[in-house]
Order: sequence, then C-alpha cells, then structure tokens
Amino acid sequence: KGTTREQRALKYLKEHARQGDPDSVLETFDEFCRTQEWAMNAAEEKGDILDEIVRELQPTTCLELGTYCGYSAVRIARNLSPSARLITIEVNPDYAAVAREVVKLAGLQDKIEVINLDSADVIRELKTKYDVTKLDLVFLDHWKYLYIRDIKLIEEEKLLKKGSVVFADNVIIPGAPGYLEYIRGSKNYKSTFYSVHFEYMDDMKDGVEKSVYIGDE
Ligand SMILES: O=c1[nH]cnc2c(O)c(F)c(-c3ccc(F)cc3)cc12
Ligand SMILES: [Mg+2]
Repeated sequence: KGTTREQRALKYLKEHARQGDPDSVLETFDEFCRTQEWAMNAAEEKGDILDEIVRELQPTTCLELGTYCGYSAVRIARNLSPSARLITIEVNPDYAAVAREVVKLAGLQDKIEVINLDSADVIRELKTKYDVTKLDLVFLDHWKYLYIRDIKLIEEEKLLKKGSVVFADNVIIPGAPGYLEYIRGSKNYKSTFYSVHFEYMDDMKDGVEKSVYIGDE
C-alpha cells in the first residue's frame, strides 16, 4: 500500500472529521479504529478517565510521554483552560508528523506542543528550555520500560508539586514492569488502579494507574 497505518488514519480523519472540532476528530478516530484498523489510542474507557482527571484537576501545565497520533493529546487539550498547555513528546518522527497534523485538524495547535525527541532529554530541559515550573499532570503512554526511568527523572528535576497527577496507561497490557511496584511502594504517591478494556477490544482487559503526588515539593 506504500502508506503506513498512521497515514491511513490521518487521511480518514481529514476526509471525515470536522476541521477545528476536537470532539469530531476523536469520534472519527474511534470510528476508524473500530471499523478500519486498530490503533493504540487511549480510547473511550481510558479516555473517559483521562477526561475526568483533567476536568477535576484543571491542570495548567501537562506533559504527555508518547504522543503516537495525538489522540490523547487532543483528548487532554480539549478540556484545558485557555491559558493551559500540553507538551507531548514522541520519539518516532513518523508518528510525530502525523500527530502534528491531527492536532492542527482539531484546531489545538496553540495549546499542544509536539516535540520529536527522546523523553529523557526533554525532561532534563523542561525548566530551562521549555519554561516549565511545575507539572500538574503527567500522562505516561510511551514505551513501558521507560515509565520508571522517566518518573524518577521528573522527581529528580523537582517538577511535581502536592496534588500533581501521574496517569499511566497499559499497566497490564503490555504491562509496565517495575513501574507499578515503584509507584505503589513510594510514600510520595497515593495510587489508584482502574481495570479498563483494552482499546477497541471489548473482550480484553487492560489497566491504568492514577497516582497523586503527596511528597515534598
Ligand atoms: O507501545 C505502546 N505505547 C503506548 N501505548 C501502547 C498501547 O496502549 C498498547 F495497547 C500497546 C500494545 C500494542 C500491541 C499489543 F498487542 C498490545 C499492546 C502498545 C503501546
Ligand atoms: Mg497506551
């Protein structure tokens, strides 16, 4: 076919979603994944929990690790207050390119910054280069072995404050070895596990973990 699944998804969105309407982009993306091709979006059930977190927390500065095609970036940003913003990091250049188009299609390019670099390198520069003081919301949705590396780096950089929320996808499938043990064993977090369906598969279960930072600033 010469095209990638992500490019085919973008083409479908451009043909079927309403420009500038985040809800339409998300609905259309879910429709694509249910009728044409599966993709690893934090879909309906996981997305509903993410919506709830954003609405309750009203975060000013959000960080997402693992943009993929931008589904959860759009999902988060559509509920952000006018001055709030989301920095989302995607190491794969092809995914980042598609994500930038999806963000534009949703009309959220002023709220979302897609960075095509390695997450650790960006985390180390958030304060100096990206003008970040504290992170109110962190969404971990990149490669599972990097969850623990990156959360430790975020703590080292003192980027969390009391009440900051760290939300992790896929803690059951593919699983986040070591992360769950670390975060649940840490006195600095209060964690809650949610059993949810695996994206677009009504007969498979995954899990997401919401951890509220209660540690020292
Ligand atoms: O690599 C990933 N990064 C971020 N999120 C993922 C995800 O939600 C998945 F379901 C999966 C996944 C893909 C194929 C499977 F068979 C199972 C899980 C992978 C990722
Ligand atoms: Mg995921």
